[in-house]
Amino acid sequence: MIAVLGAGAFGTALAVALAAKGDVTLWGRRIDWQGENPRLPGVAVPAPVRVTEDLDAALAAATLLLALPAQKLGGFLAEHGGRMGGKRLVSTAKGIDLGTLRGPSALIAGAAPKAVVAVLTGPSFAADIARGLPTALTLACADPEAGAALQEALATPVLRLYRTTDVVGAELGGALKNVMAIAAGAVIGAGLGDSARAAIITRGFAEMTRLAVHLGARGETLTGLSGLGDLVLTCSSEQSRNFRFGRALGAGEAFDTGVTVEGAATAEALARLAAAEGLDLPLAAMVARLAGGAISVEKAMEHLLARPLKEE
Ligand SMILES: NC(=O)C1=CN([C@@H]2O[C@H](COP(=O)(O)OP(=O)(O)OC[C@H]3O[C@@H](n4cnc5c(N)ncnc54)[C@H](O)[C@@H]3O)[C@@H](O)[C@H]2O)C=CC1
Ligand SMILES: O=C(CO)COP(=O)(O)O
Repeated sequence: MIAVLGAGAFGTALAVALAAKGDVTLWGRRIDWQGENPRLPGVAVPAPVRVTEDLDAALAAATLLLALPAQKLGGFLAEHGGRMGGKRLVSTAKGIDLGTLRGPSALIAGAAPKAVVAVLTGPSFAADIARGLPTALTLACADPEAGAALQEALATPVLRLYRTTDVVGAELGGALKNVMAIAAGAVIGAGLGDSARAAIITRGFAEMTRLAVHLGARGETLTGLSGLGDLVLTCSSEQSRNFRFGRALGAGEAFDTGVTVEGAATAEALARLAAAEGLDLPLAAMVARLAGGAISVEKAMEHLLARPLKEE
């Protein structure tokens, strides 16, 4: 039995997709909708999805998909992780926790040491998955057998899963691409053009790889779905909340603070991580300052363009 914890856009989309294979429980702390989740408009949640506010009922499942925002995951696990030992826990969060500077897999392992820890990540908008459009994702689990079993359990005919044992690489790709998508959005919002966006994507990818490899990831993981694949999607699609947030910053427009924008807090976490590890992450540093309102897009570009010329 599978339960999805977190009834936001992505949790709901995954529950809808998995309903093609059988019963799924979708748990949310406040379910104030029926039939259609306002965070995922236009998608009817089908009958095999049991929508509930009853966490005990959801925790009866052996496989739990944790579809909470990265900055909420630590608090949730501190409260409930003690009841999740021995389960298969799969995080979909794309971010780095600002309080601990840890990724979702380390947060889970800390709170539920006996659990099998996995990460589901890669290029996929909730609306696309929920509509049954073809999607390819990365399922990362350090234990190859457990990873293969999860791959079987979670794949559907249109949700194609590739597996890896590189959990750190997979989760960092998902976290870091959100930061670069804010930068790409800012460039577009400020009217700096598609060539500048391509520069952000390419140099952003170099920055993502540098940090991830430094933290123990395999370089080739970053060239896969969870790294380059998701970076390209998020930096080039209007569907992305991170891109739209960046575009609003670049255009000097307001942005709805109720929308989940993982890249803003993660940029700040990266700035702290870079300082602690002695790493040069210029784009992440600029996004942290931009998102924090400490610098304008014009000044950020000035700083980036004034950096010493170097080898690619
Ligand atoms: N929306 C998308 O297309 C995709 C999202 N993701 C990732 O999935 C994660 C979740 O994102 P979305 O579902 O899109 O966000 P969302 O903003 O649509 O939903 C977040 C949900 O988490 C719930 N929540 C927050 N704190 C909670 C807590 N302490 N306890 C219980 N529930 C809590 C909120 O009530 C809300 O229902 C993020 O890390 C995101 O990057 C990954 C792939 C695609
Ligand atoms: O992770 C995503 C696509 O893979 C969703 O991106 P946003 O959170 O920017 O909407």
